[in-house]
Amino acid sequence: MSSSIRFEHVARRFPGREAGAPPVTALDDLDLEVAAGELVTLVGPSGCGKSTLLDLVAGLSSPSSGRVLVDDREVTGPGLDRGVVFQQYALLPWRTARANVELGLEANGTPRRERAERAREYLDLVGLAGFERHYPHELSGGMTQRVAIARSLAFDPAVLLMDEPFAALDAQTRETLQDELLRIWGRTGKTILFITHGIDEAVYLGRRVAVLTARPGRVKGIVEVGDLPRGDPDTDVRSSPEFARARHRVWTSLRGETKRQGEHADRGARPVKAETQHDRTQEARVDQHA
Ligand SMILES: Nc1ncnc2c1ncn2[C@@H]1O[C@H](COP(=O)(O)OP(=O)(O)OP(=O)(O)O)[C@@H](O)[C@H]1O
Repeated sequence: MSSSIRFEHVARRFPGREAGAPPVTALDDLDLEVAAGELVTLVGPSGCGKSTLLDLVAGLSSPSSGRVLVDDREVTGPGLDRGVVFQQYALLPWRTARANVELGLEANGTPRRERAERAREYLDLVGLAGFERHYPHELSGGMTQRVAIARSLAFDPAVLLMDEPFAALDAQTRETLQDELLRIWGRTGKTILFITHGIDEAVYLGRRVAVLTARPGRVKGIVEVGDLPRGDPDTDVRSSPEFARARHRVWTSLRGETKRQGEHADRGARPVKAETQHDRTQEARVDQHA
């Protein structure tokens, strides 16, 4: 089971975070279509609204104008037809890997025996057979993220939304999990919308890469990557000319936006990222090290 996703002229505005701060337009007039069963990756400058976009599909927030449709039905709130995997491992530390995977199944009333069977099946799918009884603190970062993926897949969502799920992992683990994800995608045929900061990751995973503009985010263009021999352990796909060409097209498109964002900051506007106390503190730290 998989579903299409469609954004129609979507805008999302937020009130300023601090008293007197101007409102923020995170997304504006954004259009994007993801076909059922497609894996699309999304890249864009920092703060351009990627997470906001994912939250809208997840139903965690609503558009200020426009519509988000999953299988032609407007999203009005969260639902078990959409699974989300975040960068931070949102596992419950007091539950075993299996009990964490069972969470969504408990929520939708799946009987106990079936829950246990499905949890085992999906832990198997993500390569964690034998780790059912381990607690999160007994697992590596990569394994923990595998549990998070198994948990999202266990209730058989039609759409999997992934917000930089591998960003906190070391390079080798990240590459392994990218191949695992492609294998899982091949097996399950889910629709996957995958946000990343990594151009290589975007090109490796996505048949199409959507590049967003600097804030307010809208789709600047789509780079068609097509079928590379991904997931073949004997082929270094990332070194192939086809990969390099696609990578360069994404890089060029993205470079234009990060430059535009930089010029905006140079003209004296507040830097796009510096909107919270936390961000400003981070910036001050960067300045100190400059
Ligand atoms: N709840 C909120 N209230 C006010 N502003 C918000 C809120 N959520 C997001 N924003 C602002 O909207 C803009 C887009 O944020 P978002 O997190 O979607 O960007 P992003 O592209 O995912 O960023 P990054 O690449 O750094 O993860 C940012 O300027 C952010 O500060």
